[in-house]
Formats: sequence, C-alpha cells, structure tokens
Amino acid sequence: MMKSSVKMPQPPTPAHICPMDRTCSYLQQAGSELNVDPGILAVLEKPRKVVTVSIPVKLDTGEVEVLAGHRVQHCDVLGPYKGGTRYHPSVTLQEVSSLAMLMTWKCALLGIPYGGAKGGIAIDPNQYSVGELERITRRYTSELIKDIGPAVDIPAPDMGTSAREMAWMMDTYSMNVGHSVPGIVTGKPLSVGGSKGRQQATGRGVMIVVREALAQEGKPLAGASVVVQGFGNVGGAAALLLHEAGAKVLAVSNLSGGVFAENGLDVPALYKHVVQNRGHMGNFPGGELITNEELLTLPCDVLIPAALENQITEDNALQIQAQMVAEAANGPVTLVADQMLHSRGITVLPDILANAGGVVVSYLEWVQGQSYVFWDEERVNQEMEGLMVRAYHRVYETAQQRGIPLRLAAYTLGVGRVAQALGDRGLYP
Ligand SMILES: NC(=O)C1=CN([C@@H]2O[C@H](COP(=O)(O)OP(=O)(O)OC[C@H]3O[C@@H](n4cnc5c(N)ncnc54)[C@H](O)[C@@H]3O)[C@@H](O)[C@H]2O)C=CC1
Ligand SMILES: O=C(O)CCC(=O)C(=O)O
Repeated sequence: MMKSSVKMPQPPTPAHICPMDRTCSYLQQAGSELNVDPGILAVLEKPRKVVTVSIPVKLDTGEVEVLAGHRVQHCDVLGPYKGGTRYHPSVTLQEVSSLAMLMTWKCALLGIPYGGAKGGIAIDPNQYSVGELERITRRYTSELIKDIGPAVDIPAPDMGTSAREMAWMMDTYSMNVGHSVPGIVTGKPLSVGGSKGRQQATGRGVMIVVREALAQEGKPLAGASVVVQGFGNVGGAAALLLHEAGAKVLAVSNLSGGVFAENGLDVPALYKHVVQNRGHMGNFPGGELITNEELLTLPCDVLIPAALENQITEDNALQIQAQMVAEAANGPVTLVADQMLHSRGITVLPDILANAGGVVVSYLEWVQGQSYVFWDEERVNQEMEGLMVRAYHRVYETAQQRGIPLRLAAYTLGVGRVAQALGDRGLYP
C-alpha cells in the first residue's frame, strides 16, 4: 500500500533470536502432538532447495554494487512453492529459510494447494532509485529463472516489495521464456492479470481473524481498542479496515515513530497525512507522538504487530498489556515471549493464521489467471473471508479439543496435512 521514504539504520537481530530455531521448535511440538514419524519431521526440518545468487547492479552513479539474493524452497508436497519476496536490510538466508517454512504450514493450514518458499535481498529499498530497484529486481529474477515458474515456484510481494516489483519480475520472466507468463507471480498489477482485493488482502484477513477471535470471547469488534505496529501494506490496510469496522485504533506506528489518541485515531486522515509526508507520522494533528517501544505496551484489547520479526521478546513480554496479540507480521513474537504471553493468559493469533489473507488472495489470483475469468472485488473478498473464517474455527476447535494454544493448534493442522500428503505420495511408508 504505502511505501515509506524514511531512512533509518536497522538494528541487527539479537544473536539469541534465531528464526529457524523458533520455526523448527514449533514443528517439533506439532510433530510430538501428532506422533509424526521422526523421519518425516527430519525431512520437514530442512528446506528442499536453497538458492543464493549474485546480483551485480549498476548504480545511477555508474558504480557497480554486487548484492546477494536468496530464494528458499521449503516443501512442494502439496503444490508449487509459494511465497513473497522481501527487500529489507535484515534479510539473511536463515531468516528467508524460516519464512519459507512458515509458508508451507500457512498454505497447508488454509487448505490451498501450494508449498512454501520465500525470497529476499538484504537491501533498504529506500536507499535506491526506482531505476536501480528495477535493475536489481530484473537481475534477481533472471538469476532465478531456472528455479521459478508458474507450476514450480510463484513469488509474491512481501516487506519492501509491491505490485510494481511483481510486474518487473513477470516481465523479466516472460522475456526470458519468450511469451507472456502472468502466472509466474501473484500480487501483480490488475493491468497484467492481478486480482482485485490482493493489495488489502493481508490486512483484511487480519481484521477477519481478529473479529472471529473477539466474537469467540463474546466481544464485538466495534468498539474494541486496537494498536497496530507497522503502517505499510499489511498494517496500513489492517488499521483502515479495523477503523472502518468500528474498532477504536488507539495507536499506529512505522519506522518514523508512532501516534496515539486516547479516543481513537482518524485512520484515513492519518493515512493521507503519512502519504503526503513521505512516510513520516510526525506533525499529525490528530494524535500525540509515541515511540514504537511505548506503542507495544499500551493497554488495549488487540495488539497487532505488522512490521518486523522479534518485536515482542523476553525483554518486553511482561509489559504487554493487550488482551490479544494478532501476528500480522511473520514471527513478531519470539519463542520465549510466546510462552510468557501464554502463561499470562494473553491470546496469540499465530502468523500462519492471522496473516494468511495475502496468500489466500494470491491463490485466488492464480485461480482466476488459470481460468482466464476475473472476478469483482466483492467475490474475491467473499471467497477469502470464507477460507479465513473456516481456518480460524478449525484452529480454535483443535485448540479446544487438544487443550493446546492456538499456535500449536495451527501448526498441528498445517504440519499434519503435509505429513499426511508425504505419506500418501509414498515418500514415507
Ligand atoms: N505483504 C503481504 O502480503 C504480506 C506480508 N506479511 C508480513 O507482514 C509484515 C509487514 O509486511 P508489509 O506490510 O508487506 O511490509 P511493508 O514494507 O509494506 O511495510 C512495513 C511497515 O513496517 C514499518 N516498520 C519497519 N520497521 C519498523 C520498526 N522497527 N518499527 C515500526 N515499524 C516498522 C515500515 O515503516 C512500514 O510501515 C512482514 O512481516 C511480512 O512478512 C505477511 C503476509 C503477507
Ligand atoms: O502471497 C503470497 O504468495 C505470499 C505472501 C507471503 O509472503 C506471506 O504470507 O508471508
């Protein structure tokens, strides 16, 4: 949705927070809950293919910079690999591998016929011109040409990328193979076969899951107090849609800081302000400034981290005052913090459920493209809502039946489906 022009150095990921350890730990927990054969778990712990490519790019100054790009394909037992492409300074092979594994469980949980993958380049896109970004994206795509394809691995947007980059990827792939291949990416512009509703889909899915979870606790979404960290594609759409649904959005933030209003922010006005101010929240007349750290610990019904990984850690988990945390970002809560929130009775809606709206509409885009029939936005939203609501209730019921947290229930469903398919395909006796 909105690209920020704020340039700030990124703090390194603390050494004790390893994204792959977290994802593997949840996999192991789901495996023991389901009594999955250790051989199958050993297969699922490792990505099937890891590709790192060198991306030489001529900068506008005439200098050449050589970047590293990754694509990790975790598992394709249920269908083609699927997952976003991230441009962010924190990108590492470890991070991309963990995100690829999350995609496998997310697609399986939602019942969509995809495997899991993720890609990324460790750059701050705000530091590059549009021309440089185009050259980087095209070279990255060309380097991956033998590893991606509409029946093999289908990239999509993630942090730092959008429909624009998907159009460049599609064009580059199409030029390489000699004909137009819209199905090579999802999240592309409508003009080249994108789907209505994809841009807001992840945020809309977050809103739907939060609404269902609040309803389960007997609370309506209208009037619920919400805090959102991140105001990009996911956080921006989630805040706007929650506001539209009558929730009181107390605070939102992005890289530039945050704003808070005790009686709720006028989110559309803030959105306009941020666009006009090239990503800056400061000087917004309808709220007071707040830091990202303060925002995370505000008392509210629902806290929605929609930016980076590892935002809720053992250092701030005890200060979280939300009743519910909805993981719009991938991996915003560390392993230890997750246990701390659980023992404090705070409901955590796990990423593989809460942010699945994006890949669901990517799937619907792919379905429309395959059939050459394109739907109106109402139909896309309805189909997505149906899948999200059913997934939420499957997770909730599994958690109730097994007496386990929602995250483990979600993993149990996702891992169980993949393990079953592995067995049925004869890969494991
Ligand atoms: N784009 C998509 O369809 C999907 C994205 N996600 C996840 O959602 C998260 C956000 O992705 P997008 O919204 O697409 O990215 P984006 O690049 O559009 O927006 C990221 C937002 O986070 C803010 N941000 C960055 N660092 C921050 C910090 N330290 N503190 C506060 N805010 C900060 C940025 O200023 C920006 O507002 C990521 O974890 C991504 O993997 C998950 C599912 C699908
Ligand atoms: O839309 C997609 O294919 C992938 C979205 C994504 O990267 C994610 O859900 O984390």
